[in-house]
Amino acid sequence: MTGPLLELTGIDWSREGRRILNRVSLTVQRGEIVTLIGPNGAGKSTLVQIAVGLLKPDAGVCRRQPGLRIGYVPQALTLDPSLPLTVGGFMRLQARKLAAADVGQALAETGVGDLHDRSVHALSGGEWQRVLLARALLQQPDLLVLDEPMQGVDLTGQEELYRLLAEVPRRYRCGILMVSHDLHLVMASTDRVICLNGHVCCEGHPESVTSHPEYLRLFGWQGSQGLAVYSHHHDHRHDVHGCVTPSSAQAGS
Ligand SMILES: Nc1ncnc2c1ncn2[C@@H]1O[C@H](COP(=O)(O)OP(=O)(O)OP(=O)(O)O)[C@@H](O)[C@H]1O
Repeated sequence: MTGPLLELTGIDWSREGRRILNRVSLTVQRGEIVTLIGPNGAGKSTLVQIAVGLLKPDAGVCRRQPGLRIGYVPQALTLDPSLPLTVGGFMRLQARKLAAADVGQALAETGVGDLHDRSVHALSGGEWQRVLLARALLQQPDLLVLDEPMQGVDLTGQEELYRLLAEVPRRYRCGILMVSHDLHLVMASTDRVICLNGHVCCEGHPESVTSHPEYLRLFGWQGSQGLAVYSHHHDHRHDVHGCVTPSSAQAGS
């Protein structure tokens, strides 16, 4: 089927009198990786929850291709600690008839093939993220939606996982919408970057965006290799409703 897998147009979302998302639009095509970056509280998780259908926008349109299969890894997923469950059992919760080989392969692909019989409650944060990614891949998704998939993953592991993710759209013939704070690694493995801060501040191909004067003004790079902690410098601020105001007018970006 042609056309984007996902198309969000003019999405607004407010809570408690505060505009969290302001006319946000984006598309994800099959075969591409789109990454959302932005400061804490920018609305990234809210937007992906709208994208997967967990939240309804106040205004705007969210179009998903008919029959779209979504593999979603939320920012946080906690299980009842009293529930005895192995990793293999957790992988099969969504479909009990999964072949053992497929479960094993998905776990191996994300680097945790040896954890099949381990209790899910005994996993480290990074191991848990890898299991969640394996579980999402097992669904053979058309669209993989990942909300900060590298939480708790060590630096070498992050590079490995980004390398894996870069291959996923071709291998699974899917698209990826991802939230990330790891700017350097994101830039190396994504097709399109969208900088969100309530509204879309800027977007584009990493190569064109990173050499763009506007982008360089928005982001301060710290360090030239490996992971960067990025700082977000805005040329504007937001009022309590999320509307853009000139930077000298009001605090509260
Ligand atoms: N149900 C809600 N009621 C009120 N405010 C909410 C609700 N959900 C989210 N928010 C607010 O919306 C803003 C955006 O939250 P969101 O989790 O989408 O940000 P984010 O960009 O993913 O942040 P982070 O990088 O810290 O994960 C935050 O200020 C949050 O407090």
